Amino acid sequence: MTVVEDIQPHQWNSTRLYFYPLVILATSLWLLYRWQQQTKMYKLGNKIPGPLALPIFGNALLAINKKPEQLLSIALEYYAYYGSVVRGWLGNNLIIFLADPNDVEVILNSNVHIDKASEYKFFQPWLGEGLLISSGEKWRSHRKMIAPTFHINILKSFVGVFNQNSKNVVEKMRGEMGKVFDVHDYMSGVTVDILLETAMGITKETQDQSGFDYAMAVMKMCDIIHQRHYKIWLRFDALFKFTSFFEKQKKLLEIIHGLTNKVIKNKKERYLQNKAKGIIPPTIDEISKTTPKTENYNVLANEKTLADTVFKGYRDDLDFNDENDVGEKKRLAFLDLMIESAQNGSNKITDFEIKEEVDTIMFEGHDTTAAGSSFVLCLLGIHQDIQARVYDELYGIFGDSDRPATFEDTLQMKYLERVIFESLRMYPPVPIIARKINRDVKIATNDYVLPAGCTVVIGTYGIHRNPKYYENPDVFNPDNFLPEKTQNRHYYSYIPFSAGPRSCVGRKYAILKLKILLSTILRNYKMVSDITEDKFVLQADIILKRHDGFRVQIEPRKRVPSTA
Ligand code: HEM
Repeated sequence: MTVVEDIQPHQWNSTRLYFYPLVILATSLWLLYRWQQQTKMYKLGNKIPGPLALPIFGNALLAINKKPEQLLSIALEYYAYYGSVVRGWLGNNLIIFLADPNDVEVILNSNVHIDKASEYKFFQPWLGEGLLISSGEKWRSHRKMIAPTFHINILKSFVGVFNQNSKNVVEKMRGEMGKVFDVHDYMSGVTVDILLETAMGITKETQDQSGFDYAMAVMKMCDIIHQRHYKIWLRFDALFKFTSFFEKQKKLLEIIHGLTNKVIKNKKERYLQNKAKGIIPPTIDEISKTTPKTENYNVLANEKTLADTVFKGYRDDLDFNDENDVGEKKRLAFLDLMIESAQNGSNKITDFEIKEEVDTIMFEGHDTTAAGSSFVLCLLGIHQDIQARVYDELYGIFGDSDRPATFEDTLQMKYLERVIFESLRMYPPVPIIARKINRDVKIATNDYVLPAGCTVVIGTYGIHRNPKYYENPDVFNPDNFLPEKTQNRHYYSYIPFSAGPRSCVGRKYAILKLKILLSTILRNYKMVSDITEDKFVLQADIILKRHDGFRVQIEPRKRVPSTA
């Protein structure tokens, strides 16, 4: 006899008597809560200045017929008109744009407002729940595991790979001599190759053309995701599926995941073969033994490095890792650590989660530095006097020799470092950051309260061009990063790598790689540009790019100081 047959008719009646009213009560309470939230959102949101919003659409129609390369200048016009806090409505979603370092500090420095905005969900088919978009305990435990794989000792062991790949790209670029060409293509290729060899530990022999195809596919994917951000109809999966973008995305993901799947498979097979032979992956300490050292290595290695003055205000877990490096530690590079952790169960991570993190590091680690290095090369092509100073510094370190750079050499590239920082100021590869606000938060400007449920967009590009913090902010001037200039500047007025608990884990990796890559190129070529910065057409589609292409020319470098 079934349970249902046991229930008597009067019992059904009494169940109905309680059940339906309870459902109705719960639904009403939920609707009331939503209504209150929305009303509060409207009330608080509309206290903040912003363009007139229409019913239902809000400000969404402003995006109609706009091309990605037009959006940045529109955003800057709004900041200029409304001030450093601007409100927008996308349908009934409230979006607050912040450009004042005091307000930005409230958000980025917090351990509460660390969840990414819902706009990041468009990355999900590509990056899953990798470090960039994950939240809660998953983000915390993965960050704790991944951050130490960018420890300074690990980075030192990558110097040889940075040098070799930089030399390779110099050779590849030789064919462009005398032509105007897009240097970003070369920077994308080399940054993918470097990541594969360093973080992923894939040897040169097992790489192929797929690295370049991967980089091109990533650029196109970013364009699709960006269009989904501001075109309201593309935000709904049900509608998106019927657009041509969906099919394009599918094909691009095949290329992107094709490479990352191959990387993981290759690495895992090697791990298992080695394990069967009793070989465990070499630790970073073992690998470092083969990298060249100079006599004063230890003295310099202990020096405070990588522009502490610039980033002193927002120390993060990377600094903590570097400073608390006591005793012998078994350090593994990123993918070695992931695979070993999954195999021996020391850190709870599944194969699927490894894939999410590999996809994340591959994306964040290459596209940002490809854009960053391309902007530096274009700017030096325009500012010949600054390029001459960079070269003189390099000549002072290397003379006319062709030797590879050591880690200690990079510590002496002080002027090149300022050039990189200034370029990241004027052209931050990640031009905006967005957070979801889960609790009401009061900001410094006018004591505005940002209501729970809204999205906060931090306009790094706008902050970096604020005349209050940078004299002549539209002029490329590496001396903006002289210690005396950075000393008293607001910490949150310079945030190319974000700041606080969710800052970039690859910051030190990026600066070291940029120094070796750029110094190698500049020791071999003189950069020339026939157009000035006012002609750059900027496109802020996730990663800031030149829509007109990173056009430059190269000339052979005469290895003599500029004054000779
Ligand atoms: C010039 C180069 C780079 C710039 C300007 C840059 C900038 C940033 C920014 C602004 C964020 C915060 C993004 C957000 O909150 O939406 C970020 C996060 C991140 N970056 Fe970078 N990045 C660079 C290079 C790298 C490299 C080389 C790697 C790895 C090899 C990397 C890995 C990551 C990861 C994993 C995150 C997410 C961290 C988290 O949420 O905990 N980045 N980066």
